Amino acid sequence: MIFTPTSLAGCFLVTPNVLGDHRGWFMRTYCKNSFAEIGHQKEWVQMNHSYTAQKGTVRGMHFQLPPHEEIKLVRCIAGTAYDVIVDLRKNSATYLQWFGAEISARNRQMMYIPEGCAHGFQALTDDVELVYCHSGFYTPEAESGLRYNDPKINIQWPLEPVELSVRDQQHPLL
Ligand SMILES: Cc1cn([C@H]2C[C@H](O)[C@@H](COP(=O)(O)OP(=O)(O)O[C@H]3O[C@@H](C)C(=O)[C@@H](O)[C@H]3O)O2)c(=O)[nH]c1=O
Repeated sequence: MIFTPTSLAGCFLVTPNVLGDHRGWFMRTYCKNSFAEIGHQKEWVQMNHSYTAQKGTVRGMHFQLPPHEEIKLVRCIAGTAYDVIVDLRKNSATYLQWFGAEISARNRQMMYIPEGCAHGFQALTDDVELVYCHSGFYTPEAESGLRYNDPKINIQWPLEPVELSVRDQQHPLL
């Protein structure tokens, strides 16, 4: 497993080691020992799976408020997504900066998102499926968000954002 640091401290692109043979391939998507390399200690307590029908759809930017912050590990198992993190950690050198990268069923890269960051993505193809590991339980009263087009962050979405949920259109601006 290769952990590639991103421009945001503690955020990594994770590339699994794909072992192929005549039948196809096999890969490990999480290993407690490997993830110790990046200081990950918490246990995953929830896994989620989302399907996004239409290319251009944006979901985000989501996070849970203290004391319900969570680490997320996101993997794309169908289609291609542009996955985005915004650093909301006030003591971070990259506070309010964003990072984005393509994760896809083809490149098999995963995004590791630490606590204190907002997460979202744009579907770059139709029929995108993401699988998430979460270190915290879903807590509706702690759910919060940042506007996908907040001018103070200025995320450069590859496509015109479409199909946002009502909630995602209404997140407050910074
Ligand atoms: C996130 C979540 C939602 N739900 C419910 C609430 C709602 O009825 C339905 C759909 O929820 P949402 O509209 O929030 O789904 P979605 O916009 O896909 O939310 C996801 O967005 C990406 C960017 C993330 O980072 C995820 O952690 C998650 O917040 O599922 C759960 O039951 N458990 C969960 O963990």
